[in-house]
Amino acid sequence: MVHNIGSWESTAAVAVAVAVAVAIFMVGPSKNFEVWCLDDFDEFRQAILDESSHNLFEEAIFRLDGTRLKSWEEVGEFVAFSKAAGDSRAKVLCSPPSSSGSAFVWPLTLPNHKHIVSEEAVSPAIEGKPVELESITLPQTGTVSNGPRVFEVHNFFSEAEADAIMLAAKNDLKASSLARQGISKEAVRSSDSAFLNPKSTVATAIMERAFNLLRIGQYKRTRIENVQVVRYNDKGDAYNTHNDYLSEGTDYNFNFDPSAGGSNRLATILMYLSDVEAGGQTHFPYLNEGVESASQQNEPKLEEHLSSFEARMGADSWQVELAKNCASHGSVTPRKGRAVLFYSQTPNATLDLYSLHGGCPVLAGDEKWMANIWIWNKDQPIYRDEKGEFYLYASGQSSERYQLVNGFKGKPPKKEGRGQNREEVDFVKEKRPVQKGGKTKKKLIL
Ligand SMILES: O=C(O)CCC(=O)C(=O)O
Ligand SMILES: [Fe+2]
Repeated sequence: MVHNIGSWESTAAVAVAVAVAVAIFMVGPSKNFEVWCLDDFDEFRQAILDESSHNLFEEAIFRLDGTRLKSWEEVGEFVAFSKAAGDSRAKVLCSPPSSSGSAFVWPLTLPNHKHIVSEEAVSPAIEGKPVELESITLPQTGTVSNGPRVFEVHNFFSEAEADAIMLAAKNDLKASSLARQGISKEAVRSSDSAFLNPKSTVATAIMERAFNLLRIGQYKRTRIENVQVVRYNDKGDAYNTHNDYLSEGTDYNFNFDPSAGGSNRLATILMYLSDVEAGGQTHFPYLNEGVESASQQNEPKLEEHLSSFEARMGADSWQVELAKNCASHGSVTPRKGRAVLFYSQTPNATLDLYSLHGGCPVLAGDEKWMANIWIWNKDQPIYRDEKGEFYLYASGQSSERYQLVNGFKGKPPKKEGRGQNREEVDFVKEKRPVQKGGKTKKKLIL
């Protein structure tokens, strides 16, 4: 059904729009919306009236280039402007929060269509080139319910920044540990990693850019983890398939369930800092096949590389199984300067099981260098300052009311063996005593 959008150019329509906006603020339960074409504007408006309980203009309506539309007047102006310019793409993105824990999630687009993320959204890393988002997941098959939301982020960072990041991390690399409890790390992950000082020029620029790319409001250090730089050797280092979000029960009573108003990792931005001759992909087992742009399907010596890797590692090793899965489907090829965004939560604030992914072993060439940026839908339970010291916030508090309950100062205790790294926190499930005066006393076990 095609609706006439011309009426949005008139003053009377704007008055109606304001009334609609007020009404929206007051009505029932919400639902996730993807891309809406403003040719269907009446339908769009009616659906919101029927379904939404939120003030969408808080942060949930955007032009396709990522610019926020802050009022119905702005929506009307945008439609009028697009029409006058003969632009048939007068579309908005709409992702109304369905619970207090949810956040804006970029919708998938059709193959080969790129969202140009405006300068307002992201300060361009590469002069003259806009930051663009392109779906790697095909929306037809990789919808909210049956696939991960994976995007390539074009022009997110420059090769000079990649070099600066590797240089900054080089001397701090230590054996990687896991932010999860009860998983034997040798069985799932081997690599070296380090966190960038968040106050360094390169880290600040990248972290703010990452945050802005997600369109989730004002930059907040408490909602983004320090950039983690990872180096995989060419001797079998890899990270078996996992989800980046923290599971329920991995904490000290912190609410990790965003659908119940809690906080967790919302999205990951992967930055590939080096080229890898073969292997080293990021593998998404649930990613639909068919998008070739970022996949390594055509590696000519693949079979050769795989069999020599198998000979070195042993046929029944998890690394070999992973490498085979990586090669056969659903993988993003590392390339210096490439960035990938994927979501660990759906727009409805549920943890997305389909975001499962792994770091594939290098099969040929030198080391693989990459970086992880994790962004949360709300404040994290921990916060690390530029000296690497941890701070804890009272669990379950809203972002406005969080408070530092226990600044963790000094050197944490050393652990045995490969896990000596103190760069990641092992969340420990343990009841913590409640201090008199209502403050929760917590301690990190490192
Ligand atoms: O190395 C990769 O490509 C992925 C790494 C990863 O998933 C992680 O460190 O959480
Ligand atoms: Fe991961």
